[in-house]
Amino acid sequence: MSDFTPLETKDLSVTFNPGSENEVVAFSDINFSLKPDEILAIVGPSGCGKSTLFNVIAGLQPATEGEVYVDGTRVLEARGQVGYMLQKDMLLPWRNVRDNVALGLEVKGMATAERYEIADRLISSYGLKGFETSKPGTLSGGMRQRVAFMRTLALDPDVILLDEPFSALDFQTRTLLQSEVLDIIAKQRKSAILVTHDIGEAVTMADRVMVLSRRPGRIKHMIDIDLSREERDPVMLRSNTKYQEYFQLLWAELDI
Ligand SMILES: Nc1ncnc2c1ncn2[C@@H]1O[C@H](COP(=O)(O)OP(=O)(O)OP(=O)(O)O)[C@@H](O)[C@H]1O
Repeated sequence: MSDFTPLETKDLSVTFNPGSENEVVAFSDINFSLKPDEILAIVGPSGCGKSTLFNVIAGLQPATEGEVYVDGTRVLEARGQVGYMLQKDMLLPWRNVRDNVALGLEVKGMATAERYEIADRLISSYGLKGFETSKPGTLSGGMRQRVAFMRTLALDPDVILLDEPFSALDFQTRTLLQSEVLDIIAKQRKSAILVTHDIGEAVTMADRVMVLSRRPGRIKHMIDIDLSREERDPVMLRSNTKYQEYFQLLWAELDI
């Protein structure tokens, strides 16, 4: 058993406008460890601090208290080990698919030939061969999210953070991409954290679901999702009684 902990939080809290009359405690006392190869979903009622927690875990915003560690290093010093993808794909419209996928590698200073080789390998492995020189504006929403995911993968992070990555997509595209992303994360042996409003998505994708309480968000429950990859088949899953039981359990826990 490896003692590698891809990501860990210690007593994490965020308070906006502390000490003022507008003080808002977004969440407090968040402690958890992500296991190697694990997908952890975070769900909770609206306003419980999910997006803020995501930003802190991604190192985009400091915590008021506590720390996030990526393989034992504080996240703010662990550049490149955490990759993230947001609901909005944030592709640069003037860059083609290849140059969008290779963006992070370019920022890191990698030579053109090398970064194009990595980008083209991802593009052809994950279903966009032939679109290397297309501009994002000519692609469907699902294709754009796939490009955004490849851009995240190109940097080969240990941990991938996903914030509502599929919520703007239609049902079919969302289902397909959930399944693809599950396969890619498993194949590349990454760990991932998925923040979502959609408890069906949490059950479909995650090995474990963290349920946050109403604001200030605290960990109310951690639920292991005991479904095999085969059982997570998007067509079969919804009629699986285990899926339905987890869905109902999470719905009750959310206390909406
Ligand atoms: N920059 C900020 N300044 C002050 N308060 C903020 C700020 N950002 C968020 N908040 C407050 O912190 C709380 C948590 O917000 P956050 O967006 O993290 O919740 P959420 O769970 O992601 O919400 P939703 O599910 O509705 O997207 C909310 O009450 C929000 O109004």
